[in-house]
Amino acid sequence: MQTLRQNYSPLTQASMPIALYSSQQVYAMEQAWFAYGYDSFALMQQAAWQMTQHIIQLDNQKYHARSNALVDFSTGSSVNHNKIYGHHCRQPLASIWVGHGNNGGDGWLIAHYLQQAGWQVKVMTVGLDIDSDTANDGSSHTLSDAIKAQHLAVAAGCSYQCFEHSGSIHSGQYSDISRASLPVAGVYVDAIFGIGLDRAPTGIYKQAIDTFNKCAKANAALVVAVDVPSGLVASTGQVFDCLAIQADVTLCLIARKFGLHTKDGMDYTGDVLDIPLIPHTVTESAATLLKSAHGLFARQKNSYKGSYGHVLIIGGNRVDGSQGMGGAAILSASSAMATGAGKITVACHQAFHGALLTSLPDAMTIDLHDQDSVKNLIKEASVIAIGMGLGRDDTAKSLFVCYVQVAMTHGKFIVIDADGLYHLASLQADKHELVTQLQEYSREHQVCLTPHSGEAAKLLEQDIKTVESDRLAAIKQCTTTYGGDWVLKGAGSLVLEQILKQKQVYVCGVGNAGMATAGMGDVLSGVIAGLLAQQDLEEEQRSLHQAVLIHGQAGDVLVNKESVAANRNHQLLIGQRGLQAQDMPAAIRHVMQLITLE
Ligand SMILES: NC(=O)C1=CN([C@@H]2O[C@H](COP(=O)(O)OP(=O)(O)OC[C@H]3O[C@@H](n4cnc5c(N)ncnc54)[C@H](O)[C@@H]3O)[C@@H](O)[C@H]2O)[C@@H](O)CC1
Ligand SMILES: Nc1ncnc2c1ncn2[C@@H]1O[C@H](COP(=O)(O)OP(=O)(O)O)[C@@H](O)[C@H]1O
Repeated sequence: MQTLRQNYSPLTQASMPIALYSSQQVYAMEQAWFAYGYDSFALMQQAAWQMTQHIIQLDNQKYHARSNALVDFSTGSSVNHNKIYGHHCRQPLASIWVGHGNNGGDGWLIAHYLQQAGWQVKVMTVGLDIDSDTANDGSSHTLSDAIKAQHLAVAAGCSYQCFEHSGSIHSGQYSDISRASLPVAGVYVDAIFGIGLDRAPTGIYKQAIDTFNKCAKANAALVVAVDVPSGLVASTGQVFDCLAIQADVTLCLIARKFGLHTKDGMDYTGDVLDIPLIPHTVTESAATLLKSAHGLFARQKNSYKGSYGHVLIIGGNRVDGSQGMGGAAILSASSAMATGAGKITVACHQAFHGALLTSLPDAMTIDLHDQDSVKNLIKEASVIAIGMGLGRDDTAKSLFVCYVQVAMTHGKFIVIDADGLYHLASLQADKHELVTQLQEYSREHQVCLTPHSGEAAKLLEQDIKTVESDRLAAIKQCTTTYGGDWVLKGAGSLVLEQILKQKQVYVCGVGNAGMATAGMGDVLSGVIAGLLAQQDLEEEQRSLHQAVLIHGQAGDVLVNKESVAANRNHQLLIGQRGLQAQDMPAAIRHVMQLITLE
């Protein structure tokens, strides 16, 4: 049996795909569970109990990590923590912030259970009229689960204060809070909003989230979010006005939410721990999170360059005497080559041929504007990648239409990026026949389109905000409108491939913010084209999601010290700031080697 290389890094270690769900799907799972006759309050108790165990464990880990970090410099040995604090048995402190929904209910029960476990707990209520709630004596059987939880905690003696009415906390302005009035705690628990958040937190809620973050930071506390960090929309990954709880750990209930892994999500969730609670009754997930690329087979011994395809990169133009965009084509070509494509030709402006051959002597060049020669080459190529630095003027537009049409006539794989997407959007607005032809063509042939949110907005005639507010809906709409296979780029890139007959959206769980630099998209289009060209690979191995994963993993190799140490390849380490697209081909080659099965 084939095994992965010994030095296969944690970065590229095969990890199981994780199904991601929308809030509505999670509510549906809950309802299906209750329909079996299970009790909703019992489920909340079960959730809170399990979260309490995690919190106790996480707090212990943090406490011991801190103790071990305290070293007596005279002896070099670790210091006895109890001596420093002058007590033998520490009493952990928790500040638990609860909202008025069921997420708040979870918070109340966690407070109750932590108190039973000997913790000192203070609950901070947000937007909750506690007096009128507790005035209700609890005899009514119509009490909501959240109120039942609150009654239980209050009856058990959990102390609380209202964020609105709490003296210096009343204003919600951290600057107004004296240090003495800060809730002092080693653990801050966020149970203000869960999956029910459906609009921007304003007023008291906004102030509470802001104050929570500041207080937790001032306490150097461990921040645990219940289900979803408050302020983050679980179904979309959107954070309104850049304000959400900044969690160290998110305890994700029932099923993993889509919004934790795309757009703003990753900036707020910290580590995500699953608490499944009930069986997943919704069979089709909203998306699937992928963190590792498929392993590749070693090449057949008796093969030659023709066995691994010919990529034609069409771009790198110079418009109206400008400095031009030759770099885009060069980056794309060198990335395609780094994936192992057999041959590369670049159709770019003649002004860049010298530069291209200097940086990539392996490539062949042709004049972008020499239409007859380019058309002939398209016939020979296995895949064309068009648009990177192509330019947006009318000449570039007519070249785009001409070359895409020739590629379709000859049944080629097509990758469209950057200015190519700009032209496609404008052709759609003109009701140009190419758009419907391409849609038809993509039913039988692979056509990959790779917009970022700005390009997707243009293609969908929406504003960027609308696309960003629901990226899942945007990629689906791109597919419906244009056909083909799509990547919606950005943090947690989304991939939707029709060619694999799986209407599944994939979320790319690798990559990093160091990749937010010019030219990274050109690199991706090269990786996609390079893999597509290699027909010896199986469909999944040269799929669009595979290309996106290899691209993200290459970015991680360049910044991730741990993985680089594991791979003993320190030369590749750069770090997020200063990472350049031109650093990527070497890292792509490295990832290709790591994922190749022996
Ligand atoms: N019912 C149950 O049995 C269980 C519920 N669970 C918890 O319940 C949570 C979901 O509870 P809910 O559906 O009550 O939702 P939330 O607790 O997230 O709160 C929703 C409430 O907040 C309001 N709201 C939304 N956005 C707002 C904003 N910006 N400003 C002010 N108010 C806003 C909504 O209108 C609604 O009244 C889950 O995230 C999970 O923590 C878990 O305990 C699992 C079991
Ligand atoms: N914060 C980030 N996290 C992960 N990947 C990112 C991040 N920012 C950018 N990327 C990736 O880098 C690439 C940038 O592409 P793009 O915006 O088209 O750049 P350009 O147009 O300059 O070539 C995309 O693949 C995107 O997913």
